[in-house]
Order: sequence, then C-alpha cells, then structure tokens
Amino acid sequence: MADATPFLDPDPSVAELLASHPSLKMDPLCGLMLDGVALNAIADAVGTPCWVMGGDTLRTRVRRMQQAMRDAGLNVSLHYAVKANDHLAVLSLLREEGAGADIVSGGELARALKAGIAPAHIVFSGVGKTDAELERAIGLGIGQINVESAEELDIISSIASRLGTRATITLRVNPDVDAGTHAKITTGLAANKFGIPYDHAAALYARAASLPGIRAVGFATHIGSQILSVAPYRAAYARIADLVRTVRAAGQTVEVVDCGGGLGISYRTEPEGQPEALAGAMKAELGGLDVRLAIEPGRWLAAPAGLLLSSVILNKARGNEAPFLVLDAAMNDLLRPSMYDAWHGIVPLSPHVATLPAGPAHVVGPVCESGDTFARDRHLPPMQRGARVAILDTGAYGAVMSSTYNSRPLAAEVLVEDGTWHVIRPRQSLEALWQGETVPAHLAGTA
Ligand SMILES: Cc1ncc(COP(=O)(O)O)c(C=O)c1O
Ligand SMILES: N[C@@H](CCCC[NH3+])C(=O)O
Repeated sequence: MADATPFLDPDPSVAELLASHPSLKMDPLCGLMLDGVALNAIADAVGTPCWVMGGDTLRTRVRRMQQAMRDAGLNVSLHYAVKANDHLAVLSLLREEGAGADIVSGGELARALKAGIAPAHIVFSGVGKTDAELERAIGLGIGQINVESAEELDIISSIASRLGTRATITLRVNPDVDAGTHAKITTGLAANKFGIPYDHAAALYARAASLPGIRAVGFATHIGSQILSVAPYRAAYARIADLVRTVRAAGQTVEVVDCGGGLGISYRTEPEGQPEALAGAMKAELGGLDVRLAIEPGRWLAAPAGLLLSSVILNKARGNEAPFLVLDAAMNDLLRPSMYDAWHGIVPLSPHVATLPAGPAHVVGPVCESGDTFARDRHLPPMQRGARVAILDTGAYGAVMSSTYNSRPLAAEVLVEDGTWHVIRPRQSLEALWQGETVPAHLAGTA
C-alpha cells in the first residue's frame, strides 16, 4: 500500500497495468473489458460512477487460495472476511465456492445468514462485540467466537450460561509482530487494540477451560492487512505454535488455530502476496501440531476482482501546471486514497485514448475537500469531458467504505459473470438519501 512517501520508480503504464491484471483486456473496438464484458456497455446502461465486480475473477482467486492450502497438504477452512465486500451477491458466490464467513458485527452476521452461510461456518471476530450481538451469535450456535480480551471472555461466559449453552471460542492472541504494512491497518503489535497480549494468553486459556458456558478450542491471530511478505506470518505462527505447545504441556487441549487474513495484492508495482507462500508458512510453523487450521482472507480475494467506473466531468487546465481531471466519482465512493494515500491504477476505457502519449494530471473528485484526490501527478493520456476511466483493485474496501457525504447517492453496483452482467444494486435515488429522516412538526415545511 502507498503511504505519503513519493515512489522512487515510475508509475506503471496502462500497458503494464493491463499486463498485471489478467481479468482486464483492451479490445480494439469495445475498449476495456472485465472478464470478457465491455465496461463501456455497462457504463452506457447504468451510468457512472459504478462499481463492477468480476465474478469469474473472484471464483478463480478463491479456488487458487483453496488449492494452495490443499497442495500444501493442509486441512483449512476458509472464512471470507465479510468486511472487505459485504454485498449479498459476493457472499453468495463465495458460499457457492465453499467459503464460510468471518464477521465483525451483528450486521455482517445478518448478511452472512441472508446469503445462506450456515451459522456453523461463521467466525465472529472484533475487539468490541455488544451483548446483543453476542446473544444472537451464541443463540444461533455460530461456529467460533474469537475472543479479544479477558473482559470479553467473562461476558461470553455469562451470556452463554444464561442461554443454557456453551460458546465455542478461540483466544485471539496479539503476537506483537510487525506486519510491515500501513500503520492504520496493522493489528498485531502490542500497541494495537486487537487481541490478548501474548504473555497473558496461556493463563487466560487455562481460565477459559474452567469457565461455565465456554468451550475453548484454540487460538486465533490476525496481524494486519495488505501484508506482502510471508516473514511476519511465519513469526506470528511460530509464536502461536509455541503457545499451543505450552498449553498442551499444561494439560489443555487445542483443536484449532485460526491464522487470520491480511494477504496483500499488487496495487502498483509491488509483487502480490502468494497464497502458496502463505500455505508454506502455515505448514512450516503449524503443520506438525495436529490442529484444524482456518484463514480469514478478504482483500486478496476481492480487491483485484473489482473496479470503479467513472467519467471525467471536466479537465481543469492550469497553464503549465498539471491539470485537475475532475471525475464523477469521489472520496465518498472510494475512500482509500484519501484515508491511506493509497495508490490505485487508473485506466481509460477507450482503446484510442489509452495509446495517446501520457502527461501528468491530478485526478480528483467533486467533493468539497482537497483530500478528495485519487492521484497526484499521475501520467495519463489526455482526457476530456465524458471520457471514462476504471479505477482498479477496488473490489475490497471500496463500496463497503462508501458514504453519501455531500449528499452524493451511493453508486450503482454490477456483477459480471459468464460473459454477461447484472445490476446488483441500482444507483441510490435522491429520495433514498433522506429515507428514515423525520422533521419535527414545528419545522415541517415542504419536507
Ligand atoms: C480479524 C480479521 N480477519 C480478517 C481480516 C481480513 O483482512 P484482509 O482483507 O486484509 O485479508 C481482517 C481485516 O484486516 C480482520 O480484522
Ligand atoms: N480498510 C482497509 C483495510 C482494513 C482491514 C480491516 N481489518 C483498506 O482499505 O485497506
């Protein structure tokens, strides 16, 4: 992931971005295609901004990850991290591919159930689960709750006891390992709010075994997101393996190790995280322990499968300075560049435009904040009003992080599969912007 530090190497060209995205092709007549479908046809019919998810790519990626685990000889349950893209169509497709769900809220639980994911295939993570969320999850008998503190363990024990049942839990352990990612999305350092301090985990596991309403089955860890090197995974898994041996030596049983998510993708020129390497790290550190393993990938599966279509509203010239290319998408749609200075590829849809000589432009949205900037000094071919672009790798942490800031309706969403496409969420109407709002009688005018 990019941070505010300027890159030393040149930005990848359009041709290089296409080469690193097998789901994309530039057709000489139809322009940019995703999974064999012309994006111009979607934009003509649905308008822009519009999220497009490549279902075939999503399937290819989840199958590759599952295969990597099998090839390593590991028995691994895959729980998709719903937060990455919680659309019901995405959850349903992944359920079809055999994925369960990793959730962090009652809303995500409801979505996973609505998409037909069985409670037994749902894992509940998160540093602050409310009593109501826990009651619902425990009442449903969900597969596993990853407990993040001693306090939460007591709360779960009392809720499960009250419900006359036992909650299946793991302890999420903070291994104090630097994942080498952006500071805002690293989660496995002692300074981060997540998980149980490593040095407290063995004692808390022993206590869990004695608590009513608790069935403690093992440990979980998740050290962050957009992790590109396998070394931090190995370091974290080695610490968890030590913990497993320690508590077993003390007579406790351990059946499960949940290895978390976080595998990164190539947004710019960085080499993508490899599921095969992740499987190798899991095997090397945990393979000999005779435990069931689980993973919680989100971004790696969904991000490269999706893009955001947008149109140029105008090209604001600035003399000899780089112009502002003002798009109809904005930070309310795709927050990542504003929030993390994240770099996303931007590719023109027109095959003619894509081959014109590139020059620097600042790509911005229309929202009233200077931070509403997708790219600065990006080398792009000249584009005028009405030209369309695709902002790449936005299938994860894209639409899910959208808001209606500046009263901008949520963008439409489309799923491409088998050479055809489906609107999976129409563009939000203006009326829907104030749906649920009420105006006290003394203020009522025309509202
Ligand atoms: C507990 C947990 N599991 C899984 C994920 C998924 O992470 P990613 O989308 O980076 O794979 C996250 C988010 O970082 C998380 O907090
Ligand atoms: N929202 C972050 C990822 C957060 C991962 C959540 N645990 C991103 O866009 O990169």
